[in-house]
Amino acid sequence: MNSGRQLVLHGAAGRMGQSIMRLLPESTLQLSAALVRPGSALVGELVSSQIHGFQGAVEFSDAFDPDVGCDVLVDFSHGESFSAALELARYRRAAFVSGTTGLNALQQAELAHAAQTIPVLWAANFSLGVALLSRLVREASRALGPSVDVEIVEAHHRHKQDAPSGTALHLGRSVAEGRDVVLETVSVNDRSSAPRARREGEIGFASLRGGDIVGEHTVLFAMPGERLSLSHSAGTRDLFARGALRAASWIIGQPPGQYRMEDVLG
Ligand SMILES: NC(=O)C1=CN([C@@H]2O[C@H](COP(=O)(O)OP(=O)(O)OC[C@H]3O[C@@H](n4cnc5c(N)ncnc54)[C@H](OP(=O)(O)O)[C@@H]3O)[C@@H](O)[C@H]2O)C=CC1
Ligand SMILES: O=C(O)C1=N[C@H](C(=O)O)C[C@H](O)C1
Repeated sequence: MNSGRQLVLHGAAGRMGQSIMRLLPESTLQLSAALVRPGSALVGELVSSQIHGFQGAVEFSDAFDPDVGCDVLVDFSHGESFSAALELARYRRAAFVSGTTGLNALQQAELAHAAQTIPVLWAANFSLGVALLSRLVREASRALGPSVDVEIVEAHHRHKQDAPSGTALHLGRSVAEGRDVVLETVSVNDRSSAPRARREGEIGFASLRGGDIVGEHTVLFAMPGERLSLSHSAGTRDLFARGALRAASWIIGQPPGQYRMEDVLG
C-alpha cells in the first residue's frame, strides 16, 4: 500500500532504474518523477508504457518539475551525472540514496558536505549478503594479519563501465581496515602496467567483464600451503533494488548525516 511518500528516481531508464520502478509497489513509496538523460528518446513517454504493471501517469522527464513532491531522491546513474542528482536533493532538502559507482574523491567530498544539510546514504552494494561479507572480510583480515596476500576478483556484465567495481573497492577497504592501513596506499589495480613480483601488504584487484553477469566478488587470502576465499554471487539485480528501496523508506525523516547500509539493516 502506498502512503504517499514521494520518490524521485534519477537514472530511470537504466537497468537499476527499471528494476526499482518494477518493485516499487512492494514498498510504501510512490514514484513522483522518473528522470532520464537530457534529450533521451524516452522523454514524454509514460513509465507504464515501459514497465509492465506500473500504475500511475508519471512520464519520463529530463527536467525536474519544481511542483513535484520529493521526500527522497534515489540515484542509480553514472559518475558524470551523480553530482547533479545530489545537488537536486540538496536543493529540495530531500533525503538522498545513491548506488552509483565510479565516484571520484571530489564527489565523495560533495556527499559528505551535503550530509550537513540532508540525510544521505551511498552504498557500493545494496545486498544483505555483501553487507555481511564486508564484516567477515574485515574479521578475516584482522585475524590473518598483513603478511597474507589478498587479491580481490570481481566479474560483471559486458556493459559495466567502471573498474574495479564499487563493491570490490568497498571490500578492499574492509581488508585495509582489518590491517589498520589506508587502501589507497597499498592497492594495485593493473599489474601489467608495472610488472614485478608482488610486495608484502599489497591488496590486488582484478576485473572481468562479460555477458550478463550480475555481480560476482571473491576476496582471496593466499598463504603458504593454503588459501581462503570469501565470495558473494548476485543472481538478480532485484536484490539491489529491494535494498535501495528499503534504504529509501528508512532514510526519510532521519536527521541530516551520512548513513550506511549497516544503519538500515540494524
Ligand atoms: N550499489 C548497488 O547495489 C548497485 C550499483 N550499481 C551502479 O549503479 C549505476 C547504474 O547501473 P545500471 O543501472 O546497471 O547502469 P545503466 O547504464 O543501465 O543505467 C544508468 C542510467 O543513467 C543514465 N545516465 C547516464 N548519464 C546520465 C546523465 N548525464 N544524466 C542523466 N542520466 C544519465 C543512463 O542514461 P542512458 O540510458 O540514456 O544512457 C542510464 O539510463 C552504476 O554506477 C552501477 O555500477 C548497479 C547495480 C547495483
Ligand atoms: O554495475 C553493476 O551492475 C553493479 N555495480 C555495483 C558495483 O560496482 O559494485 C554493484 C553490483 O556489483 C552491480
